[in-house]
Amino acid sequence: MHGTLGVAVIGAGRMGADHVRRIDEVISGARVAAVADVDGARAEALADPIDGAVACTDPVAAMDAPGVDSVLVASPGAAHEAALAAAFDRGLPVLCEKPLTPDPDSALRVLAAEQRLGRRLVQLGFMRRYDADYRTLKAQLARGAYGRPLMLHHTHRNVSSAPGCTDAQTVHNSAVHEIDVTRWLLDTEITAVRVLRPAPSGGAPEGLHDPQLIVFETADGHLVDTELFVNCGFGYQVSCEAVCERGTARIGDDRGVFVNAAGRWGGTIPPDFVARFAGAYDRQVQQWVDATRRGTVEGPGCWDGYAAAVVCRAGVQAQRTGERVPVDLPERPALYR
Ligand SMILES: NC(=O)c1ccc[n+]([C@@H]2O[C@H](COP(=O)([O-])OP(=O)(O)OC[C@H]3O[C@@H](n4cnc5c(N)ncnc54)[C@H](O)[C@@H]3O)[C@@H](O)[C@H]2O)c1
Ligand SMILES: O[C@H]1[C@H](O)[C@@H](O)[C@H](O)[C@@H](O)[C@H]1O
Repeated sequence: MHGTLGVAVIGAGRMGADHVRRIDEVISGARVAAVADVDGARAEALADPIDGAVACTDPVAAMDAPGVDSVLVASPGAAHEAALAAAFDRGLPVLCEKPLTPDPDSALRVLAAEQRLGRRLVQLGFMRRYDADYRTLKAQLARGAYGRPLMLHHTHRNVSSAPGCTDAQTVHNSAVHEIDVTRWLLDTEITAVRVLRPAPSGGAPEGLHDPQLIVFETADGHLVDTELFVNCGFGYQVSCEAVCERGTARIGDDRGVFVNAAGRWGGTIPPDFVARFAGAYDRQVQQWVDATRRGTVEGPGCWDGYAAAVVCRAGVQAQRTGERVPVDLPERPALYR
């Protein structure tokens, strides 16, 4: 297509609102044509200020609204399968926030449905793949700048977890990013998961094992550890160090403006993912819009969402049992090679 891409945004919560603002103010070649949320007031609050955008409570009505030729799914994970099915029925390209769906069985159904279409329609919102630092690291590893990668050390810290957060949700919502970025950086699959846990932090809600040390093995013999600490209390920090045969490379230590004052020196830590990954979200959405207007689908997709869901399931089992849990992934279908 050559005109401006009309986007139906499904889900008007934190991410949906940020994406509506982004499409409206930052992205070129696209406009918000419809916003849907089961909470109609939220949809209206986002759609009303935008010329030509309609508000709906039904995601399907938003996809059928005038001028819609693509969909951005930002509803909770449990609602993704239905939204994707409706988009597939209409042949609409989709940018779907992670997770693809919350479990491997439903992810497999989405994967099968896309294969029946015979072409990719989904770009999945694993936004770290669009972060400038991660991209530089990926390029360096790919050209063997420091020799063969042997290990990755990830750190993933949030100020606090959402109310009611469970151990399983820490894997599905947070560690899922390390799962994806590990597969992407090392260009391999994760084959086993272990989870080790110290005595919980006093800052963790009752019943939540926080922090955790999650260890992945890969098909190519890498070991990958993640310190996941979702109630660290002091800021949002995501870092990754690759240990290779002849050197190491580390990203994620940007400290913002460096200040000397009042007898101390230091920088700042971002408060949350919206601030830390602002550039990555912008690049992700712009590249989706550009690819969609060219008639192509690029970036992470349904296979990556399915693979992540399978590793998440193993991770939750590893949390429960304390055992090493092998990951059983079928062969990658031809559409995703
Ligand atoms: N990439 C990232 O860094 C990142 C960060 C946060 C959240 N997410 C993902 O984005 C999605 C949304 O997360 P959020 O933090 O914005 O959640 P949120 O709870 O702030 O917003 C979700 C919105 O969806 C609405 N909703 C619920 N069911 C719906 C349905 N069936 N159809 C339409 N709308 C529905 C809710 O009323 C709510 O307004 C989730 O998939 C989440 O995992 C991604
Ligand atoms: O849902 C959010 C989001 O996916 C962030 O990117 C991640 O860092 C957080 O840990 C998670 O809670």
